[in-house]
Amino acid sequence: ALVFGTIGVKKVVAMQGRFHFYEGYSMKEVTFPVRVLKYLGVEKLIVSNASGGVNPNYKVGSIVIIKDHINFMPEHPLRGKNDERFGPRFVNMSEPYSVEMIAKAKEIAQELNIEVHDGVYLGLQGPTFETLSEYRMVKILGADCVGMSTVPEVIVARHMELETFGVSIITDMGDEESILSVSHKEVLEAAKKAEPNLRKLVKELIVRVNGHPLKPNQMHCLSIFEWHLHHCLKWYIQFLYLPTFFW
Ligand SMILES: O=P(O)(O)O[C@H]1O[C@H](CO)[C@@H](O)[C@H]1O
Ligand code: HPA
Repeated sequence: ALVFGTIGVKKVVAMQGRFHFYEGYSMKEVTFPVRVLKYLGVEKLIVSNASGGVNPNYKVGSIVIIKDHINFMPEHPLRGKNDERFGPRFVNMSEPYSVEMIAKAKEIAQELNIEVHDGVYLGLQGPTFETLSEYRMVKILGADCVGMSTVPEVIVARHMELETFGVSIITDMGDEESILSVSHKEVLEAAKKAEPNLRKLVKELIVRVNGHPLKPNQMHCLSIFEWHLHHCLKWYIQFLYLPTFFW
């Protein structure tokens, strides 16, 4: 489901969940929503995920701003005939995550006194969590955290020239003491704990990031919407810590 709304004077659409390759979807299906968002007029994409940390400076609950990624997924989302209407055959990946948005997010985190790290995310197929040796491999390869999503969506976002910001919550550490206890339940619990800070950060980022504000005639609708938002806040907020896409 796509949830439409506004934050400040920015129009926002949030995806209520995402598709994963490990669920059996093709890469085209996994990344299809990004194409749809682009065609809806989305200019900026914010993507969030849960991941396992291999950087010893992280701990469970750390918020990591993704500065780069390593694609270790088994299939490339742009494999096959290129549709030039979407983007070029050979995509420049020198700045997959917007340097400008990263700087803004760090500035906001400092102001709000939210501890953030930055790091490289490595995408694997899953659905198994990594073995100790695989976590070690992830570290040797130069990544700071590992997960089973995000990379395909970001590649397709870059294909379509969507400016992207990515953030990861460290839900478990791939070290010898904690690895035995990794479970999806723990991932969800750890993500939930980090959610209030992530919500504040993302909300403020949306407010401050450059983009098209609402037009004056849209402001009236906004005031009605804000009343609604206020009264449905609890319900609405829940969407913010799910993998989300905004414009
Ligand atoms: O990347 P997201 O979907 O946030 O979630 C991460 O957490 C799930 C495993 O617990 C996997 O889906 C993994 O990729
Ligand atoms: O340790 C992990 N590995 C892969 N995916 C994950 N998602 C949350 N934690 C992990």
